[in-house]
Amino acid sequence: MNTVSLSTNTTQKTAFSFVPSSDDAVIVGDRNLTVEEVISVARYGKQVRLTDDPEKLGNIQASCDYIHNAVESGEPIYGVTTGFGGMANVVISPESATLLQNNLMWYHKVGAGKKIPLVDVRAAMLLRVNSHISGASGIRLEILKRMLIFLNAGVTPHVCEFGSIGASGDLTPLAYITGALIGLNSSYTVDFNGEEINALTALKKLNLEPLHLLPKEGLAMMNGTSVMTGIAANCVYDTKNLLGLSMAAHALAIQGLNGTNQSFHPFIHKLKPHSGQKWAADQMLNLLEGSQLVRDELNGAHNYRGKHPIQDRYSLRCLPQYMGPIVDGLDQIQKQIEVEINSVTDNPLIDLENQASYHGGNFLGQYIGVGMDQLRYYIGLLAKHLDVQIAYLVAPEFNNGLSASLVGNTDRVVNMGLKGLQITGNSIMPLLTFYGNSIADRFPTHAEQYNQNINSQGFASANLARQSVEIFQQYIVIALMFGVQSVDLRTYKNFGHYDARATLSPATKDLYLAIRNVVGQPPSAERPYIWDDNEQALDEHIAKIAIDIANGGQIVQAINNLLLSLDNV
Ligand SMILES: N[C@@H](Cc1ccc([N+](=O)[O-])cc1)C(=O)O
Repeated sequence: MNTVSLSTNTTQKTAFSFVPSSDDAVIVGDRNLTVEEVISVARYGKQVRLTDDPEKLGNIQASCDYIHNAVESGEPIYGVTTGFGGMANVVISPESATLLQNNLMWYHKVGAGKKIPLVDVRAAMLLRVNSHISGASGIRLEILKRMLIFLNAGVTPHVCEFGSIGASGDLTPLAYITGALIGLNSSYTVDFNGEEINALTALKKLNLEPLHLLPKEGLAMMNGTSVMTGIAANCVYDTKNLLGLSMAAHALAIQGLNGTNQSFHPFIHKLKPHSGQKWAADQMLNLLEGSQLVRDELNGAHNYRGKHPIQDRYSLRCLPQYMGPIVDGLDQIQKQIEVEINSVTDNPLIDLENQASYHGGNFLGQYIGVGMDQLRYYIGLLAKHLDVQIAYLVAPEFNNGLSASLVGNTDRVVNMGLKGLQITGNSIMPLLTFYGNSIADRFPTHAEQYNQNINSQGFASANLARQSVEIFQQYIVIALMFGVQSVDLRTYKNFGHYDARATLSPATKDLYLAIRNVVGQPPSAERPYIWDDNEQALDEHIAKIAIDIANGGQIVQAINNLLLSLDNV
C-alpha cells in the first residue's frame, strides 16, 4: 500500500499520501455509497465522478431555481431570506441574500486546535457531494464538481478539531471546506498533494476562479453531518480491522495456552444463536483448524489435565459470548453510518415535486454521536479482553507450563521476558476503557441563543473515536507480540523446537509470519521470537507493527478472509 505518514506538528496523525488510483471511479448519484467506497476514495485515491443521469442533474439546477424565485418574491425561507439560528427572526432582503451566505463563512472561521487528518476531510467532501446530489439543497452543480476536482487532484482543505457541537451538523468544519473551495480568502489553506498552500494559490493551480456563493449555498454546504460521518466511516473501517486482529491475537493466545477448541463447537452456539456470537465461534474454529497446539476436543472428549481445570477459563471458553455483542454492535453502527452517508443532511430541504421547502433538522448528528460513543465503548471491551489474555499468558500459575512473563532463555537469570511489554499494555488498556465513556449525553445546555439546545456532540464523539482507534492500534500490537512469543514457547514445550510455522493452524500461520517479517526476525527452530532481553529493542518492534497495521499492510492482509467474513455476520 502506497501510504506514508504526512503528519506535521499541527496535523493529527493518520497515514495518508495521495496517490490517484487507476481503478474504476466511484460514481456519486447512481446508488448508495458504502463505507468501503468512502475509504477507497478517502485513503486510496480512487477517483470520483458524478452520475450522468439527466434527471438527477436537472433536479440540482431546479432546486437552485426554486431558491432564486423564492428570493425574488421575498418568500420567507430560513437562512435564505432570514438570519441564522437564534437570529432567524431577522428579515434578509433580496439585495442582501448573497452577502448573507458569504458572511456565514466569515463568522464561522472560528476553528481551534489541531488540523484533523486529511483522510477525514476527503471522506467529508465525498459525503457532502453525495448529500447534495439528491437535488433538495439548492446548490449549484458547479460547486459539487469543484469538490470532485479537489478530491481527484488530492487537494484537501484544512479543518480544525474543535468548532462543531454536531447540532447544526458541522457548521465550522464545513465552513473551512467551503471557504477553501470557493477561495473566499487567502487565509484558508489546503494540503496540495503534500504541500501546504493557501486556497487562492490552490485554485490558480487547478485553473479555477474564486466563486461567490449564491443564496442558500453557504447554508447548504455547512448545514450537515458530513465531517463527523466521514470520520466515523474511517473509524468503523479501522475498528473492524482491529476486531479481526483481536480475534487473531486470541487465536494465537489460545494456541499458546494449549486451549481447547471445544468451546467453539457449533452445537453450543446453535443453542444461543446471536449472530455475532455465532460468527465469533465459527471464525475461532476456522482460526484454530489444523493447529497442533490446541486440545482438539470437538468430538466431546474431556481429558483430565492434572492440576489444570478440565475446562478453560472464561477468557477462552466464553470468547464467542463476550465478542458477540461487540460484533453485532459494530455491524449496527456501520449500517447507521451508511444510512447517514446516503442522507440529505441540510435544512431547509426543497421538495421539487410540490414546489415547497420544509424546515427540519436532518443536520443533527445524533446517530454519529451515539454510534461513535458505542464504538469507543466496544474498543474498550476488546482491549479489556486482550489484557486478560496477556495476564493469563504471563502467569505460570495459569499458563499451562509456559515460563513466567514468557521469558525465552530461562537459563539467563536476569531475563524478565515480556514483563515491561505487559506493563506498557497495562498503561494503555485503562485509557481505552476510559475513552469508552459517552459524550453524546454531555452537551452544553445553552448553545447558540438556546436555538441549538439539543446537540449531538457527534463531531467530538467521532474525534474521540479516532483517538481511541489510534491508541488501540498500539495496544493490539502488544497483544500480537505476546501471541507470537507464546506460540513459539508452546511449540518448544510440546515439540522440542521453536518454529511455530510447523505447529500453528494455517489461518494463523500467515499472521505469525507477517509479524515476524515486519519486525525483521524470521522464525527459527533454534530460538523463539524473544530469547535474551538485550537482543532487541521492543519499542522498535511496537512501532514497526503499529505502522503496518495503520496502513492496512501485510499484517492486516494476513487476516483478509476473517475480515471479509465480517460482511456476512
Ligand atoms: N442548522 C441550522 C443552521 C444554522 C444554525 C445556526 C447558525 N449559526 O450561525 O448560529 C448557522 C446555521 C438550521 O438549519 O436551523
